[in-house]
Amino acid sequence: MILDVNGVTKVFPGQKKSKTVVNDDLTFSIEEGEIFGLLGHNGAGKTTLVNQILGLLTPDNGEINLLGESVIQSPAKARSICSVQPQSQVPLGNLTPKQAVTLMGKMRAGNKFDPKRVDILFEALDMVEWANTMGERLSGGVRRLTNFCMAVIAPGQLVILDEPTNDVDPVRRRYLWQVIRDLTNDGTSVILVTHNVMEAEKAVDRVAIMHQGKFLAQGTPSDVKSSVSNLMRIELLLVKESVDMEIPSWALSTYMNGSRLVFSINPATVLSTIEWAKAQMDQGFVIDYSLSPTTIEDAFIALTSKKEVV
Ligand SMILES: Nc1ncnc2c1ncn2[C@@H]1O[C@H](COP(=O)(O)OP(=O)(O)OP(=O)(O)O)[C@@H](O)[C@H]1O
Repeated sequence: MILDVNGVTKVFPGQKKSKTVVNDDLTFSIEEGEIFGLLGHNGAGKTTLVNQILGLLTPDNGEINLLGESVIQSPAKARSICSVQPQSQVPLGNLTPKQAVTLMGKMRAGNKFDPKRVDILFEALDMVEWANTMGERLSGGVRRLTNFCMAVIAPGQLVILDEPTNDVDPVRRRYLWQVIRDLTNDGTSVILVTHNVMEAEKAVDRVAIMHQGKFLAQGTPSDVKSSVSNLMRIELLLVKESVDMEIPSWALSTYMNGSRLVFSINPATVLSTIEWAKAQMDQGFVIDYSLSPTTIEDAFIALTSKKEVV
């Protein structure tokens, strides 16, 4: 086991004399080679938890062990075991991506650092064309990729990535996930901190859904989904926001967002639902529709809003 977090609680002073429990009795562990997703809305307490794992903050209660050693007692050791890509962009100034990533590799690996790894990484992420461009001239996405490279060029046993794909285009996102998978195949573990629930579902081995400082669910994405529902969902794109359309009586719960209508159904009613959706298209109410199993986004919304899956 690489990381063991047991009953971690962190309280910050709030307004006047009040206190806010930002992490509330959190317990989880991460094995070698595992990708663990930490999903939560803004302010859920994710960064506070990460800062305690890194030994930058001390828990008010609970224990954190990295490779069997207490982070509270040896915070410096924690920082040598972990590599981090923070959520905010690391300023590159006049450094080029190649210079910044090489510098980080040398700082972490010393004489063992092989500069060829930088070229291999840039090729894997298709960013060779910007390797020698000054930092301040780079786009936000390429800067984010450079920050990612700085975290993984000479990784510790635990790599913590906070929203690594923000601003990155869909093709390079795929390359980035492949680089992460290759890392974990070598035994490195990864914590992925994100709001991007759909993307996380594809990337992680296990996930925890965090809300107001608590874990509401944790397990594999399918464990988390089935803890909420085994239903199917249909999503319809309507011709306009308000359409005078009758929702079928077997729809279990509905959710409207602009011209997107989503409802859940019992898997036994799939055929009737498809017929109903086709009829709505023929009548000109619906542009398109898709059926899918409940997604982790549905589970996330259901758990964090305490509403039924939509
Ligand atoms: N040093 C501090 N003192 C008081 N309150 C704090 C402190 N740091 C964070 N908080 C509060 O703790 C709560 C959790 O913050 P945290 O940054 O851990 O959330 P987060 O899940 O990482 O959010 P985001 O996704 O927006 O980065 C927030 O309400 C924040 O205002």
